[in-house]
Amino acid sequence: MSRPIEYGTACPRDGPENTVLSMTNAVVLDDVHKRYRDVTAVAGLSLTVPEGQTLALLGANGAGKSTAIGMLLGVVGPDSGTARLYDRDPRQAVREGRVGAMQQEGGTPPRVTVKELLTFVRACYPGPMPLAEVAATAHITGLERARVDRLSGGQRQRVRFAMALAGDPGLLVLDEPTAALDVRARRDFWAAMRRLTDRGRTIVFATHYLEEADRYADRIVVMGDGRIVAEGTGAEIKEAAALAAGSPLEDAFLALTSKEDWA
Ligand SMILES: Nc1ncnc2c1ncn2[C@@H]1O[C@H](COP(=O)(O)OP(=O)(O)OP(=O)(O)O)[C@@H](O)[C@H]1O
Repeated sequence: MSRPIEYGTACPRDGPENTVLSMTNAVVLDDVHKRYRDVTAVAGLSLTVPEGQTLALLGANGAGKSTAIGMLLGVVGPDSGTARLYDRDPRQAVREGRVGAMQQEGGTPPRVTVKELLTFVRACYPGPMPLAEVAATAHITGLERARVDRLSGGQRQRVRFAMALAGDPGLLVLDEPTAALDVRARRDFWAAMRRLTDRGRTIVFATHYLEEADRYADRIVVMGDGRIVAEGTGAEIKEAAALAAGSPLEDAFLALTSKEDWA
């Protein structure tokens, strides 16, 4: 099965040739459901992300964010409903190199250097980002000769970000991309993201850092029990939670995600 751009996965160049795009939605999830035995992970989620938008997925642990991300990347099959990326099956969009992904459990291979790894990943794409630009964007310049398995957790996370960038994809899907990053690395990361969005890239990211969602996302989707409980800008989310505009998003998040009846 084709997977997003992570270690040990299919090479996107193996897929069909790219064709010219004319539509404007990078992501469409239409009423997707997913159950794992007796656990409902996603319960009727519909989501459209136009090209160029930065969308943040918020939700408590277990709300269904990673499952939703898995479905939009084609690595989790929905029980019902459909997922489309660029009006294609997600696996096809991944094969075509339109998508760069950082999933929560993404690994990195042992015994290779950062440069070897990125050279391999870049070779999988028809129009990869120049290596120096990947390194600069992911803030790993100077680490190219280091062995990936000897990096710190935060450095490895930046290398995984570099892998997601390597194909210069139109859509980046990032599950908790700043989880292991220190304060400076997090700031650098968001500066890089800004440059990418300025170039028209579409970004979907899940996070527990509410201030990141508030500051960097065009639109925020708050999930609870596998469904959307609120969506809009940070200000609209606060309004939905009946809070003043100056209130921290955290207050709105807690109010919205503690409701017993999401309907
Ligand atoms: N492979 C799986 N097998 C069984 N249950 C699963 C599996 N993946 C997810 N779940 C369950 O589905 C629900 C949603 O999980 P998911 O990982 O999508 O949530 P999340 O919002 O990403 O959580 P977190 O913020 O903790 O990463 C949880 O109850 C989880 O235990």
